[in-house]
Amino acid sequence: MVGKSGGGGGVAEEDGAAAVRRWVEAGGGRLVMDGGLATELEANGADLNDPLWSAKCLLSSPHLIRKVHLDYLEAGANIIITASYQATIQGFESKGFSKEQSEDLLAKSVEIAREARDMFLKEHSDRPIQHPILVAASIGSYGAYLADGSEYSGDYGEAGTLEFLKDFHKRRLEVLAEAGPDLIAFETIPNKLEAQAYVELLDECNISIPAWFSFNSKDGVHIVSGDSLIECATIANGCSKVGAVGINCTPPRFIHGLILSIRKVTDKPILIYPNSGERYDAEKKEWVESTGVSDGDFVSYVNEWCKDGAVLIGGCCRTTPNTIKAISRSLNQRHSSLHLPVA
Ligand code: MET
Ligand SMILES: [Zn+2]
Repeated sequence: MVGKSGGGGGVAEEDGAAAVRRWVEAGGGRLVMDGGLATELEANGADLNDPLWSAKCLLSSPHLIRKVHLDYLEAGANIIITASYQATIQGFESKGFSKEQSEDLLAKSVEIAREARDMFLKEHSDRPIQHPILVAASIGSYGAYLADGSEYSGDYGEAGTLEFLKDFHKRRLEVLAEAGPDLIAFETIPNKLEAQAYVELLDECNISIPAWFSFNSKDGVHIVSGDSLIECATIANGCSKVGAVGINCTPPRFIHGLILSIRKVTDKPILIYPNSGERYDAEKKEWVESTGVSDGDFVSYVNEWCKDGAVLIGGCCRTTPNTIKAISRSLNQRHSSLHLPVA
């Protein structure tokens, strides 16, 4: 059995969705996720122009990763996502690291997040804070590793076979699970085949940690490859280890319809962490500004997403601790207004 039970309690044989529901309940019915990690690393001065993207900081500035995790916790996040999105054994090896060193770097991403959680809990031991606080180990797609924009097209050409993708992700998944996160976050999944590869790996590697599957869309109906979201969510729904299904790194205006599609095929908890609505130009490797929504606008969607049934809510690229602060405030208000005594 790969994986230890984490800070949220033992989940050895528990169904993934049951574990997530238990955490959601402990959080009062909703959990706040963090915002863009890479975005905030850059805001703190990191240069991420590298195939490793945010994972470059595992080499150059781990203290910065810890700081950003702490900033998101201070902003009210219940869940912090590790800097392993674009960290792969293959990526580290191509920089000259040995297999063992590469595996250590992957594990380090989880250790840094766990350290940040411990520091935060210690710092606030004398006053009430949000609970639970969970570490999610990020796994980005094969396209994210390629760093050629295919994470936003899902087009892997010849390499796009099930066996290839399983082989690509297997050891990485095992190493991250062994490092003791509370959750495995399969993020920005661009196509159906990769979702299928993840489901098979979770079973074959006997992973005991709940996972979430999060897809991205650029038209509000399909995921980015053109595959049907309904089919992808059905694949996730078929795996007992999947604790939550949702959407990330997608403009806020598409989220309402996407939640309704997911809801048609699963009762698992739904998670939503959109980007700011700006568009990523894969050729220039930059976000095209001026098309995004403000933090205030972003938050005005939160109520709607809650009504639609989302229970885990945060932000992805171009969102910041301020966005998370605003989400957290809005969810708390919502929570207390739902519990107002009837006059
Ligand atoms: C392209 S989506 C990136 C998700 C990742 N958790 C990050 O914010 O760095
Ligand atoms: Zn993103």
